[in-house]
Amino acid sequence: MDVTAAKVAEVKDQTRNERIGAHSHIRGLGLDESLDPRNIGQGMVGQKEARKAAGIILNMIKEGKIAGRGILIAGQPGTGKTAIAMGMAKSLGEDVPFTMLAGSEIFSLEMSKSEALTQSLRRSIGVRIKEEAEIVEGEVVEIEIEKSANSGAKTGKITLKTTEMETVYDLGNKMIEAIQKEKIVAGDVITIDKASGRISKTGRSFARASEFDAMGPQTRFVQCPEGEIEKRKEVVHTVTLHEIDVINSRSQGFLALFSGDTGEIKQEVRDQMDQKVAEWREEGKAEIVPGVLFIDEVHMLDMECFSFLNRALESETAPIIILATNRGITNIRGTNYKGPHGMPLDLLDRLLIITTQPYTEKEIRQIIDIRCEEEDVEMNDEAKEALTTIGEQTTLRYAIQLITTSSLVAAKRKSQEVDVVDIRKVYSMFMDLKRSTEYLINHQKDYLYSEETNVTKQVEQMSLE
Ligand SMILES: Nc1ncnc2c1ncn2[C@@H]1O[C@H](COP(=O)(O)OP(=O)(O)OP(=O)(O)O)[C@@H](O)[C@H]1O
Repeated sequence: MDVTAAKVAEVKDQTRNERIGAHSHIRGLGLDESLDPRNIGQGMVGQKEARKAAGIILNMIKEGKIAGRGILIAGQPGTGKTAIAMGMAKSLGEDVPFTMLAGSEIFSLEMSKSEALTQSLRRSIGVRIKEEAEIVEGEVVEIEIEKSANSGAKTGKITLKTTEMETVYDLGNKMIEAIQKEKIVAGDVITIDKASGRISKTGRSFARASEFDAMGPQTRFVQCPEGEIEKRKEVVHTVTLHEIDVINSRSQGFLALFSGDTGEIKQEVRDQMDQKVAEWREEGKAEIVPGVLFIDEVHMLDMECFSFLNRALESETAPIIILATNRGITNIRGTNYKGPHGMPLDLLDRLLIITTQPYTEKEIRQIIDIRCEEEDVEMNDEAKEALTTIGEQTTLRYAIQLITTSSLVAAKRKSQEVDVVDIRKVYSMFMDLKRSTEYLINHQKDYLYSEETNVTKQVEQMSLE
């Protein structure tokens, strides 16, 4: 995700952006140390078996024990599949890449399906790069700068000290400019990166705290450094393989990472980068951090994509691939074959399958409580009970959608608190899936191209969750 290594680390993956979205209340999987799910924890309610299973997988990921494993979260719509994946993402360390993608996105990108999948896979593998930087660190004792009368060129010397030693360094033109630009004077504690010549001011030495000459209100006081003036310091950056590919691909360049328009990347660039990373690993300069690629609505992928994923799972540097679907036995996209979850059997056989179950009345109520808090909506108990019943009879998503809408209706009648009258109003104002379908069936003749199908049965099934 981030150039050469240092600069790239600052480019945040888009998937980590936080908004008050459908899953903003999920802060983790809500497990205790022994991986047992709390009844309610980190915004997660119920679905204990699935959360526990996700926790075990999470542990394996954290320990770096598994690469190239595939997991399928299967369950009816609105049973928290995406919520569990989000919980996993939140529980992973900051430098473990997590890429989220909907199956349909593969087809809308301006690149081939296999290129889009390859990029997503490489976005999900981190490379932790360790670098030893040579630095000079000390308190400035004296700076002497002289200007040549003939050429105007400046020469100078800087004396630095630590608690143990003192050294004089010659200054070139560039260093003199940098010192003047940073307004460095005697008494400042500074660091110079030897490779780049970059100077940074750490603060002002405590020993000079009684002098008020060069101090502004924000002056930071620091101790005079100890030990050697010249030292080696270790810096660690984590970048993804995809970022390394983009930066090193001549036709793309670093800026492509910001615009998001990375186009197709040549296989030879990837091969070269894999070789480079392998060398770094051998030299102990880098380690691989396998991350997670989450593909929601996986039934939207077609046979080519499935076979590509099948092969990708075999690669040594593959990330953990988590797939989610709400489909039963249905056509595999682009073929006349049917498969469980709309997926081919050989891929399914490689996956660990986690199933999610429909929620109980109590769990729906708890999720509604959490969402009210998240959306900053005051709602009385009677209204929450009504919303819970609606959630049971229609869908959890529909009930959640009525929270903010009902608070707007309450605000209109100048009430701070949502009451059951507001719930009743929004319930009649906005149709749920079942009522909307019933209406369509009753008014079929009035619509264009209408055909009766088995849609009523499907809607019935969804509302039963
Ligand atoms: N166990 C849970 N605890 C807290 N919130 C939940 C839980 N399960 C679901 N939710 C919330 O309910 C809503 C619907 O859940 P989610 O989108 O995860 O379902 P899904 O199984 O991915 O559905 P679909 O198959 O339609 O994609 C989301 O706002 C989600 O955050």
